[in-house]
Amino acid sequence: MSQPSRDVLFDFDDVRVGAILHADLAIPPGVTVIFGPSGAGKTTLLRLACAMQAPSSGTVSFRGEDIARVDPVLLRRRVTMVTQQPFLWPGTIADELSIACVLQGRGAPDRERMGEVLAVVGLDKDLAEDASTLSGGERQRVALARVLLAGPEVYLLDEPTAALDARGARDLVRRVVDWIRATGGDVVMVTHDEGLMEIGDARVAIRDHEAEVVA
Ligand SMILES: Nc1ncnc2c1ncn2[C@@H]1O[C@H](COP(=O)(O)OP(=O)(O)OP(=O)(O)O)[C@@H](O)[C@H]1O
Repeated sequence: MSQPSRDVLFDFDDVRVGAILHADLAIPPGVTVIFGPSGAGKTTLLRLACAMQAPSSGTVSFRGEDIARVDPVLLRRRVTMVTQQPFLWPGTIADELSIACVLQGRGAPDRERMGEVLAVVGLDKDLAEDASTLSGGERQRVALARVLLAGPEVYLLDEPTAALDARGARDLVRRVVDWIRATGGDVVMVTHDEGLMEIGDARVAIRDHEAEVVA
């Protein structure tokens, strides 16, 4: 195997998922945006990157290490995916924000820090409010706030704004990505929104079952 490169975050080495996806590419550190038509395999690419799905063939490496050899629990503390329909535990918004930090092996965040991330995701709600009564868009904002507090090395964001209206969504994604950049994290984000392409340092297109880095 070649030496790990500091310029590569994820290396997809001749990775195939059945006949639906072929990826032979390197994702650099920073912010990468993945786009392509519905059903192209964008979510699958994210799932491969955090070992939620194994490829049919080929190797996925994270910072030079074959992820099939890494303990999946430890990997997902470092590389965390926010899905389109995030799971929230029963409890208040404060509970929701605390639990991810506790699972990450940290203490619960203080209320000031919770308030800060709620402002980043634009959720104007009381921390004592029951999270189970929130709308789809509000749940997505809580899930984003939760991962910002947990602070993994890499954030895999799958259509983070699927449940939000387009205009507010772009501002939200920009604020979230700015926060992650400022804290030294990397992002790989799937989006349908062409208006968000420019926030990426790199772009990956999936066309005809082939994923490739594009200008
Ligand atoms: N191992 C596999 N074998 C065969 N088909 C698979 C496998 N894994 C995923 N698929 C299929 O590949 C397709 C791509 O799914 P995926 O969710 O990655 O697409 P997407 O680009 O994220 O779509 P959308 O934009 O609609 O969310 C789906 O039809 C999925 O069921």
